[in-house]
Amino acid sequence: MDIVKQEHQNGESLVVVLSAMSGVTNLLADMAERAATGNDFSKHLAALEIRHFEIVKQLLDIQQQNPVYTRLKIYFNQLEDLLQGVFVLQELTAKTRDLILSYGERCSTLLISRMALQYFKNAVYVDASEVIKTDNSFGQARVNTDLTDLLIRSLATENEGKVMFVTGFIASNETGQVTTLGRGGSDYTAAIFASALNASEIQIWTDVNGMMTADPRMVKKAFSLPELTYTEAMELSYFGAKVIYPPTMTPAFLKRIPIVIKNTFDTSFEGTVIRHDCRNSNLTIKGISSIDNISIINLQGSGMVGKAGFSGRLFSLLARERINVMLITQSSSEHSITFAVQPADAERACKLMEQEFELELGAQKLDVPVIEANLAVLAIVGENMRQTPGMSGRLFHALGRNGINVRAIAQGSSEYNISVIISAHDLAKAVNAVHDAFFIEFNKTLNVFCLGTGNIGKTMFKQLQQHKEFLQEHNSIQVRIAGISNTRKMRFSVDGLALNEWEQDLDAYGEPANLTEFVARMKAMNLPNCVFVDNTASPQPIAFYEEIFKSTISIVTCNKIGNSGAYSQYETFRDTARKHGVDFFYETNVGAGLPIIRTLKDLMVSGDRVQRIEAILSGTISFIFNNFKGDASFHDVVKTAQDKGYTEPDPRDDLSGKDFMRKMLILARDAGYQMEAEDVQIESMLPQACLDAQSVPEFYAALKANDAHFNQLKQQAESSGKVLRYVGKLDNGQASITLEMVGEEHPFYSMSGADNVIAFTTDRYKERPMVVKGPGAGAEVTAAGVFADLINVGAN
Ligand SMILES: NC(=O)c1ccc[n+]([C@@H]2O[C@H](COP(=O)([O-])OP(=O)(O)OC[C@H]3O[C@@H](n4cnc5c(N)ncnc54)[C@H](O)[C@@H]3O)[C@@H](O)[C@H]2O)c1
Ligand SMILES: N[C@@H](CCO)C(=O)O
Ligand code: NA
Repeated sequence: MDIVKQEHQNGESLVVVLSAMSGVTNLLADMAERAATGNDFSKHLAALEIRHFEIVKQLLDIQQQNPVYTRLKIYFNQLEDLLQGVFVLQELTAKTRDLILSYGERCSTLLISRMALQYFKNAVYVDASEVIKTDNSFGQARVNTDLTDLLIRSLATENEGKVMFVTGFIASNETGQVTTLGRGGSDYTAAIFASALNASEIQIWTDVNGMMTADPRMVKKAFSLPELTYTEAMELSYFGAKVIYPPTMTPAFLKRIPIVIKNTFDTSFEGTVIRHDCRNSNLTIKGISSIDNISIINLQGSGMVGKAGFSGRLFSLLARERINVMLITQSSSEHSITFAVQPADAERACKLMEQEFELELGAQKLDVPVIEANLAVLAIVGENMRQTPGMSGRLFHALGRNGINVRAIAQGSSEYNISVIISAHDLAKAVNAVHDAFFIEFNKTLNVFCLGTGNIGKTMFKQLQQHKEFLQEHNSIQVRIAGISNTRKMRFSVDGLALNEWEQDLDAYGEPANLTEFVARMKAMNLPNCVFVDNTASPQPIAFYEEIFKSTISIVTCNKIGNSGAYSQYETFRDTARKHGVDFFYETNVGAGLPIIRTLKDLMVSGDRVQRIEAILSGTISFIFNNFKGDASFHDVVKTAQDKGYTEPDPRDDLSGKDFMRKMLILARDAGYQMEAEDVQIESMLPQACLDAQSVPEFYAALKANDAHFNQLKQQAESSGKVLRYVGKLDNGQASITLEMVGEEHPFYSMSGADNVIAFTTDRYKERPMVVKGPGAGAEVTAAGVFADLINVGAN
């Protein structure tokens, strides 16, 4: 009543159209059905009567109640007589059914109009069957517009300035028998009144926040649209969004009366306005609608090429047999026609086609029609798409990046709807991916599965947590951790694991870790914009990379083992990722967060050729040589490097040169050389005893025992004014790592901390090399590099 009061403030005439009380129409239909099949309906009827009487008691002042009771009693007696008649005859005609259903609206409207009298003296009850005139199509009657308009106008003149409470859904035929208006009935009544009276606006009060960009049950980020055009509303609600039933709004569309959809339960919601023109809207598409279960039928053969009237024959046949065709596509070669139908109609449609085209099939000018089931339609809708290039590109990119195969496509030349047919299994993923692609201001969600929660993994989670807001604001990217695993436990969440509590969460609720299962679950979750992050130092995940790419999931990794395995594997990863349109980013494989891989790629793609690389790429050894001074013991400096997080989980990998070798190999391969690990010459800086150590503690003991060896190296360098450097070189396809002593004049002389340096001499950088230098190990810089790779996946 507050809503009505507010709208009536200015004293203008107001029409309030009401539906039956919640569930009542269904109850009435159910009782009619029971009566017709000889079942008892009286208990249901009595309950319904009590329900209405209770409301009178609650809503009306005592002195107002009696006349309403009397009127309601009359309605219920009539209803009982009707149902009794149906019961006796055991026959329910469409006409009787309409009459029975009409009591729902009559009762509710009577109640509300009487209650309104307590607020406004000028409230009147209107039984719409007195003014809306229809034909005899009971159940879905067609309105006689001219007569209806006249009657409504004269009713309005009689009630100038009043608030008319009108029964929705019901009307009557020429002889005054009650008819109903079918689906969307009360909205239709409102549109009929608005059109007859040239109303300034129609408000439809529902229980949701207007029309949304997508089905909110499927897309969490769906949002309410402030406005859309009539055409867009039609298109969007053709599939999905059942907020209103637009065909019934046609009388309002024709008169260009704006329709505002409001929410009774959230009056602060401003509403979705459906109007003729939304030129100022900055949304290119208004929404994504879908049908989750359809079948397609494909008909092909030479018999249809250039045959005028062939499709006419096909579709008239289907129309005649009342098979609704939801979408049609035909290639310009005219060799095939594909169309979508309800799954229940598919078999019948094929049988009919086989009869109709018996001759063509016999002469093998047509192939037997083929049905494909378990498919879905996804459509993007928006009038702003018209003449805006790139819209279909964006749609197909989003689908392609997510490995969603498009079975058929349809776009009308009016360009406000592009529909695609995809597997029903992929629908939720597709709608989310497409929603992210078009409503970018509302953030693209990356669904990330992370392996490894050690030094780097942990730090990456911390950084993601710290920069969450920044990412959303500046990059429009939301990183959602959909899965985490280490060697002990694993955990998944479609809604994303909390970045600040992942550790406790994994401990408390994690399942026992199993890598095969982890990958299988990641695939089965079938999430859009999916990335697998390998932050381990293990060879195990590598075995899954190819399968992951094939599942259209991008990979970001700091684990060097994959790229430094067999060359054939290196090649397979790239080929598979490319073929499936996903990314493989591994910047941190060389020089941690320093832009080395990226720089090399840029040189290569722009046609440059690497002549020579000289580099220090072991952060650990760099740190050791920068700190192995004075009295410091070699053993202690190595320990410090490990404590600072520069070393590999097993420091023997650094000291033996293996880690450095991997980096040289990856660089050489990225520079275009087909090289294997054995091709990299390594001069070890460790005595044999250290290399032979079987465990990390044994290794440290061996280092201690060989103090003299390291001190001698140091003295040798110091005495000639030089420093020790472990230097990698790639020279015309020859790769080596050697221990050198370099003097002040050498560019690698001055280094500090765990710095890396790399000098690229190329055809273009010939006189002086291009140099990248800076911290090349450590959790922060490495995690930051993984983070940046992840965001780059998000940008594609
Ligand atoms: N430290 C650096 O400066 C640096 C720089 C660049 C690259 N990296 C690379 O980062 C990676 C990680 O290094 P870290 O220091 O964080 O190692 P870490 O030992 O601290 O952590 C490794 C994590 O991986 C998990 N793990 C290992 N095998 C697994 C499996 N099969 N399934 C699931 N989880 C598994 C472990 O449980 C652990 O959580 C290494 O590949 C390393 O080469 C490190
Ligand atoms: N352990 C590696 C980390 C960087 O890849 C290093 O010391 O260089
Ligand atoms: Na790097």
